[in-house]
Amino acid sequence: MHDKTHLVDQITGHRRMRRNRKADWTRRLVQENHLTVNDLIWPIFLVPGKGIIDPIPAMPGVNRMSVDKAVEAVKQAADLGIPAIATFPNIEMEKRDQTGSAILDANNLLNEATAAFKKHVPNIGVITDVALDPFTSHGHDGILRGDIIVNDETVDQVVRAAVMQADAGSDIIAPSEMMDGRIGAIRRGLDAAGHQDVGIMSYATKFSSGYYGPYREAISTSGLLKGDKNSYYINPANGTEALRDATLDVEEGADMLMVKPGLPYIDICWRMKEAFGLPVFAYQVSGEYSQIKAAGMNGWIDEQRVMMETLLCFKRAGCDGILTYFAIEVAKKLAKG
Ligand SMILES: NCc1[nH]cc(CCC(=O)O)c1CC(=O)O
Repeated sequence: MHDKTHLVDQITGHRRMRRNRKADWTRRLVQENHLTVNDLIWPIFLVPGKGIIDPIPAMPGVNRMSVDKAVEAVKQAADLGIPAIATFPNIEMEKRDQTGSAILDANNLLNEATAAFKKHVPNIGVITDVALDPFTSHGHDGILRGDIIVNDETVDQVVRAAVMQADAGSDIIAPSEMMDGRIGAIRRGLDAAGHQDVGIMSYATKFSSGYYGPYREAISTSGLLKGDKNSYYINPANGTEALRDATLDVEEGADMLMVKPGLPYIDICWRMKEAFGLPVFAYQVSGEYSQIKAAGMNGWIDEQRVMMETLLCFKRAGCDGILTYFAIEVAKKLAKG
C-alpha cells in the first residue's frame, strides 16, 4: 500500500472521464453523434451553355456547370447516396433587370436544370431558391424601388416563381430572400396550384454576413450589389430576433428550417431545434468552405479533418443535415469508411 496521495485523487475521487476515452473501442461505443451521407445536401452552381465546367477561383474545387455536365455530377451524387441538391444559377447579365423578371421565365436556367435532374436522376431531391438575386441587375434578393427593397411586391413575385419551380419539378422550395410573410404566401400559392406535396425549407434565420463573399463571385453578383442586405437579413448580433423570425415561418407552414451561415451561428441551430422540433439544416456557406480550403491548401490546418469535424459539430448542435460544398468529398470519404 502506498500512502502517497496525489492532489488530483482528492479532487476527482472515483470520477475519471478518461476511462471511456481509453481505447478506440470505448470511444466508438460512447460516441453520441454520427455523420452519414443522409445528412448531406449538395449546393451546385449552374451556367448557361453546354459542356461547361468552370472553376470558381474563390472556391477551390467548386465549379459552375452547364446543365448537361450538372446532370452527370448529380448522377454521381445520387450514386453516392446524397439525398438532395440545392441549385443556384449564374444568369447572363443581359437577362438581369431591376425586378428580376427572368425568374418568371418558366424555361429559365434554374427550371431547365430542375426538369433535367428530375428526368435523368429521379431519385435525388431538388431544392430550389426563389430569391431574386441571381436575376436582378442590382444583386438584391428583392425588387428595388428607389432605394427600398419592397416587401409585398417581392413576395407576390416570389410566389409566382415558386409555383413555376414546382411546375418544373422542384421538390422543395427554399426561399432565402427573407421578406416578411413569404412562407405563408408560398404555401397558399403552391396549394392553389395543386402542389400540396411540394415542401418548404425556410431559410428561417439568414444573417447579414460577410461569409457570402465567394458565393457572390460564383453567381456574379458581387460587382452589382449596391449597399448591403441589412434591411432584410438578420443582424449577426441578434439570436432572440432570429428565433422570433423562425417562429413566424413555423406558424406560416414551413416544413423544414435552415440556419445560414452555419458554424458561427451554431447556437441558433441548437435553439431552433429545441424550440420547434422541426428538421433543422445548417448551411455551411461559401466563406466557411473557402476558409477551410485556403487554410488547408496553405498547410495551416488539416483540411480533411476540419471538414469532417465541422460537419459533425452541426450534428452535435442538433442539425438534421448540412448544406455543404464538401458533400461529394465527404460522401466519398464516408463510403470508404
Ligand atoms: N439569396 C442570396 C443567397 N443565396 C445563397 C447565398 C449564400 C450562399 C453561400 O455563401 O454559400 C446568398 C447570400 C447572398 O448573396 O447574400
